[in-house]
Amino acid sequence: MNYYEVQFKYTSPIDTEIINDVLASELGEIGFESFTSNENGLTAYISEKLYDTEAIKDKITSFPLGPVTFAYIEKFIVSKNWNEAWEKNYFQPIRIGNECIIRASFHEAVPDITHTIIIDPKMAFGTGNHETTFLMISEILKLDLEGKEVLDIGCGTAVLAILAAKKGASRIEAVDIDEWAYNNALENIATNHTPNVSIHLGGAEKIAELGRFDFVFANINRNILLNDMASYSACMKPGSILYMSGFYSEDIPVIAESCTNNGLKLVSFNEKNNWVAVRVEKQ
Ligand SMILES: C[S@@+](CC[C@H](N)C(=O)[O-])C[C@H]1O[C@@H](n2cnc3c(N)ncnc32)[C@H](O)[C@@H]1O
Repeated sequence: MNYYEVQFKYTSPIDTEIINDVLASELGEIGFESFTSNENGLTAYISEKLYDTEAIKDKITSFPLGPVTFAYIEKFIVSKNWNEAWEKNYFQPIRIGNECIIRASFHEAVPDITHTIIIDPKMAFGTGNHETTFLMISEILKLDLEGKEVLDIGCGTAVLAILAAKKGASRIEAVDIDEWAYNNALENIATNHTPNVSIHLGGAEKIAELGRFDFVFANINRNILLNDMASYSACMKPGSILYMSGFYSEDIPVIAESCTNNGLKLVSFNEKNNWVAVRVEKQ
């Protein structure tokens, strides 16, 4: 899938960090899926299919904080090129204590780590560099997954599914709507020797074919989670657990309400740099 990289710059007396957070949240609503912020503004990425300049203009003109004057430039990115540059420049090993390390095959091996996950990321999201992946990994490390059935929806690189396999889950189904992610996930499960992870190309419509689960992991974004909550709930066994991430702490009330409407209860959350991961129980 090709992407647009859009660099937003602005002038405002308001703190850059606050503007970047609010802008990322607004852009998330129109399909932007990853962000890099710096003191000059925000760089945001959106798939070619969802790119809509009118929607961007609407978001800028109705921006909820003021006064802010925006300018932006766009760049079309063919996924292969982005992949190479990103791998070389940004992907550093991520270590969570001595329990887990996520690294590429070109990084040096680190001894005495309980779970080593090798991810050669290509375009797919999910290396642990992003807060949401880090939060999800931290939650999964606490779980007893021995013999459990797990769904990873929005699997990206399949990093969460691979960790579930390493922690003893007996059946792991991983689903992603993006073809690049699907192909990359297939490569990563082979590299990590986790044959009990099955990868599927698609969205929420795939879930019903896959049976029922003890644990569901969904790190996507606020709007997709809200839209697909009923499908997640429908595949959960009584007493099973859903972890969701990909949204901000201010989104918790609307996520909690959707959980309640779908027979689920949001019981706790973890936060990193205003991103959250929530734990939800099937009622
Ligand atoms: C934020 S990334 C998470 C990747 C990985 N699970 C992690 O935790 O790092 C979200 C992934 O969800 C996928 N995705 C987006 N919309 C989706 C949908 N409706 N159904 C399934 N996957 C979706 C994207 O292609 C992307 O790979």
